[in-house]
Amino acid sequence: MSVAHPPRATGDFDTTNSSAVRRYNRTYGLIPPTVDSQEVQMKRCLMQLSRKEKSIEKYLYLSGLRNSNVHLFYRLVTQHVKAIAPLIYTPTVGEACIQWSSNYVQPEGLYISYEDRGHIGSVLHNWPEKNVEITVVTDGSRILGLGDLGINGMGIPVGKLALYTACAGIRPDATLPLMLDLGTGNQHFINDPLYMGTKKPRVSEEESLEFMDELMQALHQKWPGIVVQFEDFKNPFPALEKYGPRYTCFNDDIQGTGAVVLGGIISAVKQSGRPAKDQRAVFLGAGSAGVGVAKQIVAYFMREGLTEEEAKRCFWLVDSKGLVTNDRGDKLPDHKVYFSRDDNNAEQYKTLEEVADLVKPTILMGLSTIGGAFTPKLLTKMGQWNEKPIIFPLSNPSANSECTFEDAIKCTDGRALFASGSPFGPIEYQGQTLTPGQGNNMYVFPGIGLGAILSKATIVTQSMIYASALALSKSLTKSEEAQDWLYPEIARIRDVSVKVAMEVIKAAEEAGVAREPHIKMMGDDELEKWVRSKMYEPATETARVEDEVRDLLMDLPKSNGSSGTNGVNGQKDSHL
Ligand SMILES: NC(=O)c1ccc[n+]([C@@H]2O[C@H](COP(=O)([O-])OP(=O)(O)OC[C@H]3O[C@@H](n4cnc5c(N)ncnc54)[C@H](O)[C@@H]3O)[C@@H](O)[C@H]2O)c1
Ligand SMILES: O=C(O)C[C@H](O)C(=O)O
Ligand SMILES: [Mg+2]
Repeated sequence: MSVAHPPRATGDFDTTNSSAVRRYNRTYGLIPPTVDSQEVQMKRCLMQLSRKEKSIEKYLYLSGLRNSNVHLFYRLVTQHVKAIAPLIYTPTVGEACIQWSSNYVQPEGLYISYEDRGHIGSVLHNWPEKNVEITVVTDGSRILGLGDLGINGMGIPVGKLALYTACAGIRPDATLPLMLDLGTGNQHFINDPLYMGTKKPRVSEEESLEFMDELMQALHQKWPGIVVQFEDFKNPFPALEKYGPRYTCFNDDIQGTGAVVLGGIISAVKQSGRPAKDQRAVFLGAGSAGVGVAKQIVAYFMREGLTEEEAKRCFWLVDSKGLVTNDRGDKLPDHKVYFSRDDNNAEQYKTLEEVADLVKPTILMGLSTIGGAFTPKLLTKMGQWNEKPIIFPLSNPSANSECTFEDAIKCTDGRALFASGSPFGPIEYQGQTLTPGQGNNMYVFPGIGLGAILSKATIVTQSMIYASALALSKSLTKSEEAQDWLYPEIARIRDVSVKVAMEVIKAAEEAGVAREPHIKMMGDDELEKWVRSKMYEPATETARVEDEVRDLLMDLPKSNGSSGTNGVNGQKDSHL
């Protein structure tokens, strides 16, 4: 039997490889003789990581590790997710994106340019993996709160998909980080000789959508049923509206964020002691995330007994021009119209402070990209107006957060129900250690994607997104609830993703969009077992490859008389 491709899944230079695998991969002698366990390897990595001072250095080290030894990387991330997620994802990924072109050393995803239109399918064919199940795609036009970073935004698909693998067990080779190079509005990059994207202004909205049409068709032609996650588009509404009913896709910034914030708000509303009907929410930021979150909470308030109109009236959205009202004088984009107020008596409120003084909100939500916008003065007022003010500064990365955890706690005498988009450390307050929640869509998108893949959903319905939020809100342990946490411990995120995926699968089945027949009759226990059995587990990969090599070696013809040392295609090895 001839073997075309030796298994390389553990990385050719993985020191956990046994002598047999090293011989098979022809790396025998190139790796120091000891066969390490993965535990020893992880210890070495953690030591090397701890020697790096800056987060960006740690990010680059970890990228190198992912490219040289993928299973070790994922075992490390899975076991140390709380410490490592901030290094491979938000907030460090923000800095990594800013420096993407200058730090570039190796391909980590697929780049498709506007110039490639008409041939997108053939660019997809260059992707080396055959069985892609999910892609995260961006055009880099609004990367976190950092603005238009063009192709440097590739760090976002790479980081999100790394979490898909670490937190939801999607096989690394089933993921495709995808960057659409449609020009950039970032003049600094256009002038930078090291910038690796097209140095032209962005194409028009219409041209972009036409390009997306071809992309969506080509993706589904090459990988039918592929799940597409849209990420960090400046104006993501037209694509979601157009492709949402046709393809298995969702927008993480609108829907994933809506779900994750709802998951936390359900607990916060309960803890605040105020029913939904008495909540008043002021949002700073009325973009994709702001409107996505507000709409998701409206759906929840309606389930709590409010009419749609009553629920909608609980929200005051503030953008860069002030309170969003019907008579403000500018033409409101469609997504803002739903929440536009008509009860302002022709008065326009220009600043967040004015709106807050008018409304005396119970909930203050930040999705504005404006770091420090929740001033100590405003936070203090939130503490005066409410026994338990709900304060969610959700903009990323850390410098863009509308306030810090420390400010929120100090200004409200420790009473704030707090969650931020980027992680903050715990603080000591009046002899107590207080731990902040992290309201980041990382709690839901891995489970939404896993659920969509496993159920073979034809589309991602609103009910699947809502189910992810409910699953998240129910995933807190007794001890987490006793400490008034709004989100579960990050270290448990893989278990949380399983719960989210299960509810997404059930919702897909209920909505009639699931094509996977197995899930129909399954009870919860069986479903959980089935979901877990489908998840990639880095700790067992090395053993799997060992077994595979052993089997292949046993199958090889023993024409040369040497036992189990044949090279590829059964050729005789001269020495080993
Ligand atoms: N925590 C999470 O999981 C999560 C998820 C998605 C987005 N975000 C963050 O939310 C932020 C916004 O994302 P988006 O997709 O909604 O962006 P967007 O560009 O669609 O919206 C930004 C909004 O902020 C408003 N704004 C800008 N400057 C302002 C100012 N000075 N005063 C008042 N409003 C101002 C804009 O008018 C717009 O309505 C980003 O920082 C992003 O990182 C966080
Ligand atoms: O990327 C994140 O950390 C969350 C979110 O998708 C964002 O755009 O900020
Ligand atoms: Mg995003």
